[in-house]
Formats: sequence, structure tokens, C-alpha cells
Amino acid sequence: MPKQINGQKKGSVIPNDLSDSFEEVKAFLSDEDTLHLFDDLTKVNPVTTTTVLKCLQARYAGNVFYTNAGCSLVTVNPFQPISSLYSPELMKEYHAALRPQELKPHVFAVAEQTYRNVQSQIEPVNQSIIVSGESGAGKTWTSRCLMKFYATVAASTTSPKGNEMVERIERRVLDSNPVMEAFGNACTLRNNNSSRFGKYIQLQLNRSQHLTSASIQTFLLEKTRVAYQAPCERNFHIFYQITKGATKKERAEWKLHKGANFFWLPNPEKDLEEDCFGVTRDAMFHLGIDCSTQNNIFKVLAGLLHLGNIQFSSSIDESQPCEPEDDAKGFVKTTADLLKMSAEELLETLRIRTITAGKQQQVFKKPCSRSDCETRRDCLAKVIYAKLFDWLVSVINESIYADSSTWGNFIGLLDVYGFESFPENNLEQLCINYANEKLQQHFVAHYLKAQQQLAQKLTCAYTDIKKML
Ligand SMILES: Nc1ncnc2c1ncn2[C@@H]1O[C@H](COP(=O)(O)OP(=O)(O)OP(=O)(O)O)[C@@H](O)[C@H]1O
Repeated sequence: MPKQINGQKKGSVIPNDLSDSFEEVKAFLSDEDTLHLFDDLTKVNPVTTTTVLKCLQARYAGNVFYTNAGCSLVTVNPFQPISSLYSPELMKEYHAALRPQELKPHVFAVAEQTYRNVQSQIEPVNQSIIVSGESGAGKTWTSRCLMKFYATVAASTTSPKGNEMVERIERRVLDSNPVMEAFGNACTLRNNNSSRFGKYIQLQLNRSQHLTSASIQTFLLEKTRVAYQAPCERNFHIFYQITKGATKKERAEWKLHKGANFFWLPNPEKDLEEDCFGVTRDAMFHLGIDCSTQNNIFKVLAGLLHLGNIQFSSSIDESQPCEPEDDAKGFVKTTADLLKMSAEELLETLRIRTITAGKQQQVFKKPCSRSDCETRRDCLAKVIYAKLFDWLVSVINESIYADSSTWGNFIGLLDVYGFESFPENNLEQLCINYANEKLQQHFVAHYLKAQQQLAQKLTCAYTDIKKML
């Protein structure tokens, strides 16, 4: 067998097309000073991973973070706030441009073009923007930019009454962000504000292209995070917000005494800008969640933290239920109080399995093992949190909803949550990786192939024209 070096048989001849492309890549990269000028990756020739990445790198080095790839936009995360890049003036410039796609590549250009695509149809056609990328790439940031853009450009300017209405909707749509992020985002190894759920927002426009209402759909909330956090990661932001931002009176009511330790609240010493409770509360208030309802929500959350501290000791007699460990007895009572149930009811839920069997549908009660009790405890927390999250989404939807007769078409924003790959992936992670893969396959199959075919046709036409000349 001939020896192989890097997959290449020693002494074998490199096929012509490969050596050609190698020479082409070398030639393309030789002119380093021009690489940053490629503002559309379809103009890169040859298109290879190396040439594309080198162009993006050269642009990034020159503080240029957006690059077109046909009608897609590639964003490189600047990881620093650049206010001039998202100023209201720039927003207006893209909105007012005759041909926004001819301006520098920018998320506002995509936003404006999408807005015009809806407008320009005789029969309005709905449009959707997919924001995809790995965790920490900047999807949440981009989605927020898009929402701000539409909240500004799709605001009514005609009647003051109309203005009031749009401002209300616009404000509520924007207020949904801090609330959803507080309950659905968490600090991970890759991103201090990582979305742990996917979301699809419909911004609904009337015939005059004004924002009249919106709706939000969420999917795949990573509810396992409530009861399990990977090393160096944190639980959802809201748990840290309530423990750090509650007033003295609230602390006493929610039983969150300073210095208390909760198993489900790892790394509380990390101070993040996402920990600001005031912003979440204000946004909840604007969305119509009054102070007393907020208080009940935070009590439930505090209850979950106490629930996480309930540990069981193994029962010597298997026919008897496991007892909570001595120092966990107080947590049973506090959890039950905060969740508005009796301590007996809570213990029965955690320790006893009810089995219905036989033709007579007889009901048996069986004490659970220690590990089963702990699994049931974790499940209870996950179910309560998921229900609370769904309820919040439904409240937000009610506050931004308008009858379908008031709007004609919509712009959809799909923020697929970031894919990550761990040695052991949880169910939500597997699902999201699968969804991202499917999305990518669909994109390659339907969009890139169409673009490639078009590019091939153009190249043939160009060659024919050259021959004719
Ligand atoms: N355009 C931008 N300008 C400045 N900073 C940015 C920009 N985009 C992203 N960032 C920074 O990168 C961080 C991560 O971005 P973001 O949270 O949007 O990622 P993501 O793709 O939504 O990740 P995940 O899938 O984990 O939720 C932000 O907190 C912000 O600090």
C-alpha cells in the first residue's frame, strides 16, 4: 500500500481541478489589501472556506462586521458596543434609501428590504427573517435590532390617535424582550446572556404597513436548567434577580434571607448586567402584569429555590416513604407555604407513586426510593417553571394581540436558539441541533442550489457573450 500523508497518497498526482483551485486560492489570497473590499461573498472567487473566512477576517480587522452572501447577511460578532452602528440616524438612512441593498451590508438593509418586499406586492406576501448561528454569535442582539427597526419605521405618522396605538404596541413588543430574557436566558460558558429557548415573533402590519399587533411563539425551553446547571453555568437570570434585587420586605415574604444557600442557584457571586430586577419588573408592569401578580410569580420562583434544597435520606424499610434529611425539613415547610400547598401534600407528591392497575382500576400507593424522590422533585420544579413560562408568553401575547381583521400581513423573525455540542447533550440540545441541521439542509437544498444554478447560468451567458465579441 502506498503511504498516505494527510490523506494524500504519496507520489500520487493531484487531480487537475484540485491543483487549479489551489492555485486560484493562492492567487486570490495574494492580494491581501483587497480582501476587505468583498462586501458580497458570492463575488469571492473561488468560493472556499479559506477564501471566505479570510475575507471576513480582513473585514473584521477593519471594523466591518456585516457582509452579504447573496440575499443572506453574514454577521461577525464585534463583542463590543458600537453605538454608531445602530444609531437612529443610520436606521433612517437605510429606511429612506432609494435602494437600501446598495448601501453597505447591514442588518438594517435586510430589515428594510424585507419591509419593502411586503409592501411591493400587489397581493401582500408575508416575509420571514431567520436569525441563525451558534451560541454567542449574536442572534438575540440581531433580533432586538430588527424589532427596534420595525418599531421605529412601521410607526404610524398620520393620526395622533394612531400614533398612540402604535407606541403602545411598539413599547409592549420591545418590553417583551427583557421579560422573556429574564425567564428564558441564562449565563453559560459561551454566553453570559444565552437564550435557552427558541422564539418566533410575528410583527403584524395593516394595509398602510403600520405595526398594529404582534404575536410570540416559543419552543424548546431548556427547563432542565431549573434543576441542573452544568459546572460554571447558572440558572435562569430571574432567580438571581429576585435574590439580589428584592427589597427587605420582599425578602422576608419570599424567605430569601441574605446569605442563604440554594443548590439550584450556583455562581451567584457573578455580577452580570442581566441581573437587574428593576428592568424586568418595569417591563412586566408595562405588559399589564400588576404588582400583586408579580409578587405571586416571584413567590413561586422562591418556592422552587427552596424545593431544590429538599434532600431525602434512604428509607431502611422499603415499605415506608423516605424522610427528608433533618436540615431539609424547614425547606419542606417553606416550599409548601410559598407554593400555597400543605407540607403533607408536597411530601406525598415527592415520595409516593400512585399506580392504577387491573380490570378494576385499583389504585396502589408505593413509596419511592430516595433517587426517585429526587427525580420527582426535579420534575415538579421543571413542570412548574415551564407552565409559568408558557403563562408569561400567553400574557405577553394578550397584551400585543389585535383581531386578525386589523392586520393584513406580517414580518416573521425566527430566532433559533444557538447550537452547542457537549460530550453529553440533553434532550433540548439534541432537538435544537437537529432543528438547526434541518434548517441548514433546507437552506442548502432550496436557496444555495438555486443561487448556484443562477450563477452557473450567468457564467455561461458571460462566456457566450465573450465568445461572440
Ligand atoms: N452586533 C453586536 N454589537 C455588539 N455586541 C454584540 C453584537 N452582537 C452580539 N454582541 C455581544 O455578544 C453577546 C452574545 O450575543 P447574543 O446573546 O445575541 O448571542 P446569541 O447568538 O443569541 O447566543 P445564544 O444562542 O447563546 O442565545 C451579547 O451579549 C453582546 O455582548
